Amino acid sequence: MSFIFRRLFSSSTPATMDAAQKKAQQLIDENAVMVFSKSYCPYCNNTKRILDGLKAKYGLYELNQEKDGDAIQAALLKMTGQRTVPNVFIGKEHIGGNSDLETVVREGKGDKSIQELLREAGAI
Ligand SMILES: N[C@@H](CCC(=O)N[C@@H](CS)C(=O)NCC(=O)O)C(=O)O
Repeated sequence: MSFIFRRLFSSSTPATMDAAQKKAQQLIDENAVMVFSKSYCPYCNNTKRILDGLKAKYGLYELNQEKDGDAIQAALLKMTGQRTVPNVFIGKEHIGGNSDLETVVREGKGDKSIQELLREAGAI
């Protein structure tokens, strides 16, 4: 019985995972920059500060404030191999966490500066 209960209501049933993965991908696709965050997380706050400083528009999903937050976090792990927040995407491309964003700000990515990446994505 408890197995059935867990199966039906856990945040990691195949159906919930599938829905979470679809939703995460939709958020990534629809936002020039997408940040999956937790509202109390200092690394997330730093990422928001960086993006605000660059005047970039970004979508924000606070995982700790959403019912499906755990499922979305699990889906992101499956999609990117990253479990921590912030989990940042620019132009649908996975950037990584706050320290990865800081590296891109400092050094660019490939042959592009952060401003070029943000401009191409339509975030500035
Ligand atoms: N090196 C990572 C550190 C991120 C990190 O440790 N985030 C914490 C929250 S402040 C986290 O995701 N903990 C696991 C969790 O909340 O599930 C970065 O720069 O983004």
